[in-house]
Amino acid sequence: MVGGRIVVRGVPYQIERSIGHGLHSLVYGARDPHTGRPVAIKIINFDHGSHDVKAHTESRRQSYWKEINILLHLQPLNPYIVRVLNHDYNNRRGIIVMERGTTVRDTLTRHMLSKTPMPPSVVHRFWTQMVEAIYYLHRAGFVHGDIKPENFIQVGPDGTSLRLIDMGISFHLPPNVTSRLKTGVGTPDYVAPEMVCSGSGFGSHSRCGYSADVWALGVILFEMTYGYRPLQKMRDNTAKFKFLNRLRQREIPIPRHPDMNLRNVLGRCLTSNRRRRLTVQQLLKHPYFTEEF
Ligand SMILES: Nc1ncnc2c1ncn2[C@@H]1O[C@H](COP(=O)(O)OP(=O)(O)OP(=O)(O)O)[C@@H](O)[C@H]1O
Repeated sequence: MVGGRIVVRGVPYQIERSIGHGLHSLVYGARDPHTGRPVAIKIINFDHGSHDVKAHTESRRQSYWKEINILLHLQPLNPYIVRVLNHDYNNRRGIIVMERGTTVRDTLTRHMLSKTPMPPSVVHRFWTQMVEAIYYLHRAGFVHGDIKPENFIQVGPDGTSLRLIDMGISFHLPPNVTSRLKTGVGTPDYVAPEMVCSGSGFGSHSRCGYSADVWALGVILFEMTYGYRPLQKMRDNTAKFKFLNRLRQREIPIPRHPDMNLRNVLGRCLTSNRRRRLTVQQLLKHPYFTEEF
C-alpha cells in the first residue's frame, strides 16, 4: 500500500507511510491531491484475519458504521473532533479520510526520552482543550470511554490545536442518565475504579459513564505534569486492577507541586468515588482551568 494510490469517492490520495494501527484498522499518512494538506486514511478491512470470518466481518462492518456515524454527527457540534474529509466503503472495507496530526503520546514520549518535562504552559494549553473536547462530547450525550494521549492528535501550523480521534467504543446516554453497565473495555492505566469489578479485571458489568472520562482526563494531566502515570510502575495489568479495586477505601496520592490549583484539580478528577468527582462543566470553572499562563 505504501507508495501506492487509493481513490476515495473519485479523489486519488498518494499513500506516504503507515502511521498507526488499532485492533480493527490500519492508518496511513497521505496527501490531499487538491490542497496538498496531510491527511490520515483509516482503513477497516471487513474480512481479515479471523477464524469465524462471518461474525468477524459483521462486527468490523458495524464498528466502521458506528464510528463514521458518530464522527459525522459530532462534526458540527464539537470543534475538537477530528475533521472527516472524505469517506467510503465497499464489501471489503470501510475508509475514513481525516485531518492528520501527531499524537499527544508521541509528544509525551519525546519528553520522556529527552528527560525534559512538558512546560506548564503547554500542559495547560493541551489539558484545557482536552476538557473542552470532552465537554462538547458529554453535552451531545456521548461518553468516549477510552480517553488517553494516543487518542488526541495535534494539528495546525504549530501543532498546538488538539483533536479527538477514535470514537470506536464511545456510546450515547439518554437524557438524565449519567452512566450504564457495560462490558469493560479501555486501557488499564486510564480506566476509572468503577470500571473494575473484581481484583482481576473489568468484569462483564463495569459501570461506565461521564465520570470515567473525567478520571482519564485526570490521569493525562498527571502524566503530562509529572512525566509518568499513577499506575505506570505497577508490574502488570493484574496488579493495576487489584490496585484500582482497592481504591474504594483510599485515594491516589498526588505528588507535591508548586501550582496549588493544578494539584487541587488533579485530586478532584482522581477521586475514587465517581459521584464526588467533578463533572466537565465543573472543570470548566475550576481555577486551574481559568488561570492565565
Ligand atoms: N487522524 C490521525 N492522525 C494521525 N494519526 C492517526 C490519526 N488517526 C489515527 N492515527 C493513528 O493510528 C492509530 C490507530 O487509530 P485508531 O485509534 O483510530 O484505530 P482503532 O482501530 O480504532 O484503534 P483501537 O484498536 O485502539 O480502538 C492511532 O493510535 C494513531 O497513532
